Amino acid sequence: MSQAKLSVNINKIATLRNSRGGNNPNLVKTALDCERFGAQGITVHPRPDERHIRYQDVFDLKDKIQTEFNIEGNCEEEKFVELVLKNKPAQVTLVPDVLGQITSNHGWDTIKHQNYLQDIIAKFREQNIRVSIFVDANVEMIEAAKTTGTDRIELYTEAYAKQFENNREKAILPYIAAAHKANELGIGINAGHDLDLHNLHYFAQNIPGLLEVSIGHALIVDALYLGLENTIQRYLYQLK
Ligand SMILES: CC(=O)[C@@H](O)[C@H](O)COP(=O)(O)O
Ligand SMILES: NCC(=O)COP(=O)(O)O
Repeated sequence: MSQAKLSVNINKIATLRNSRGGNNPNLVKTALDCERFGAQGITVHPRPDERHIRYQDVFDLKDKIQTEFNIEGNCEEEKFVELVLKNKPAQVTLVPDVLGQITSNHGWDTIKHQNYLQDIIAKFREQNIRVSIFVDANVEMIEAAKTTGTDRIELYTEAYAKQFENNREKAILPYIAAAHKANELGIGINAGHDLDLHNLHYFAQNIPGLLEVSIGHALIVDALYLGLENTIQRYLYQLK
């Protein structure tokens, strides 16, 4: 039985909206519908090129969302830091993306960037914003995450997802080790990237202390075939 909450990442709803230049689908309406369908949080990842989530979307969503609002992004972008401090979401997830990446593809080096992370995390926590930092399932990175002052880590799950079909027992091992270390250190555990209806249940059942999964791409693709309400219910069922 997992206790993990489902935060729906609506980046790809914004991708569809932007593709025609209008406001269809309406992002705020879709976010509220996701909550009505059972989502326990909404995640957005505004990138500097605003390819999907725009900075204005964050302001439009902030006062309408009834569940937890999680803003992901690269805190090395001053505009992102200002956006988060102005909107004070329940959680900010710090992701070390570089410009032009097609998607997020690595976690923080919490050893190399220890001092930087300590400072930026303190800036958000001073405003009572819960901080999560995106990390690979690497025990050394989890150990160094402790002294950054972060509330949570988000385990980057692409490697797990890629290996799941061929060897789930092997794929999960680094994540179990990372989770045990995080629990030992008193760091909360989130997870995300490429989780889907096939690999989510096994992950959630094997990661002790998992608090939240943020899922976007696969969930929105599934919704094209299954409908958004049915899809969200199916993802929630995988977390039971
Ligand atoms: C950090 C992460 O893995 C995802 O949250 C990210 O938001 C995906 O970004 P795209 O939707 O731009 O691929
Ligand atoms: N932090 C992961 C997230 O928000 C969504 O990632 P994905 O499901 O779109 O790969």
